Amino acid sequence: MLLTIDCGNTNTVFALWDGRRFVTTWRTATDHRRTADQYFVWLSTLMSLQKIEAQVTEVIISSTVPRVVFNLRVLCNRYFDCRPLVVGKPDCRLPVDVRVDPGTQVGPDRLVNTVAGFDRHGGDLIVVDFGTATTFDVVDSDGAYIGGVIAPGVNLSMEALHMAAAALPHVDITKPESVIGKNTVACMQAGVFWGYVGLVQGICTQIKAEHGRPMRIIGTGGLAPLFASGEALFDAIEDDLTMHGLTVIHSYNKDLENR
Ligand SMILES: Nc1ncnc2c1ncn2[C@@H]1O[C@H](COP(=O)(O)OP(=O)(O)OP(=O)(O)O)[C@@H](O)[C@H]1O
Ligand SMILES: CC(C)(CO)[C@@H](O)C(=O)NCCC(=O)O
Ligand SMILES: [K+]
Repeated sequence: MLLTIDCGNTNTVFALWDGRRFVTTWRTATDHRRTADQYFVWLSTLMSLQKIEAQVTEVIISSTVPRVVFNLRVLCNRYFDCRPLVVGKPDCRLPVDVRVDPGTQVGPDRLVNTVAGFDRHGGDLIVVDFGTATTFDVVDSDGAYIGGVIAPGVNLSMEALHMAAAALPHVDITKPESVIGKNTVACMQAGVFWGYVGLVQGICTQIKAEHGRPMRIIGTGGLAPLFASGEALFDAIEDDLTMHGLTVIHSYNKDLENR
């Protein structure tokens, strides 16, 4: 079975792919100090609790945190007896072009989202991912990644207000009833929620104008559904976009290997 690992700056998601569907998904906080042994104890405990008996034989990793890759590689070598594919490394080929400034290191999660978006929806897309950062990945007609936008993440913006202003509490994001807040918490939620609605609308409008062709907008990441509620921001929302992209890249590399 294939183990897909999506390591973001805040959370790392592990999923098991049986070739047709994801059998299960597990999430943990990203911590570069976690060792291969710790990952394995955690993974095997969850597998036995869920009575999953499958053997992991292959692994593909996307990591926006370079330091965690070392321990994940050790996990694969020691416990799964395999060499993982790591998105962004030269031996992991992509089914799409990457057309950016020479020498630019594109975040692997953005490459994976591009591949997944193109696989499911074809070209001319904007993929909006609400993770630690809010990213916009622009997918050309032929599926190429041609750049995008990196904005602060929603939770990061909320936290920045709290950290920098003595009188502003820690607040969780929700959709406020109105834009005019009648208390501090409501004011902060309105600022961040309606601020991001405007940010997404504004940036997508400008990208479309610059791209010069009709485009579809795909939302992903934990907060995409919140932003979609009531607002017509996205043409589609996909909670498993990054994981899907990992399976597409994995099978593309398998096919190349077997040629
Ligand atoms: N089902 C959900 N409902 C509400 N909020 C959610 C849900 N799932 C995730 N979130 C919140 O959305 C945020 C974004 O989740 P997501 O997994 O896309 O990114 P992340 O893990 O924060 O970032 P990264 O991928 O960069 O590590 C999370 O911080 C989490 O608090
Ligand atoms: C922007 C993030 C943090 C989003 O996860 C990640 O994709 C990243 O670290 N990117 C590197 C720079 C770039 O993508 O252009
Ligand atoms: K993510």
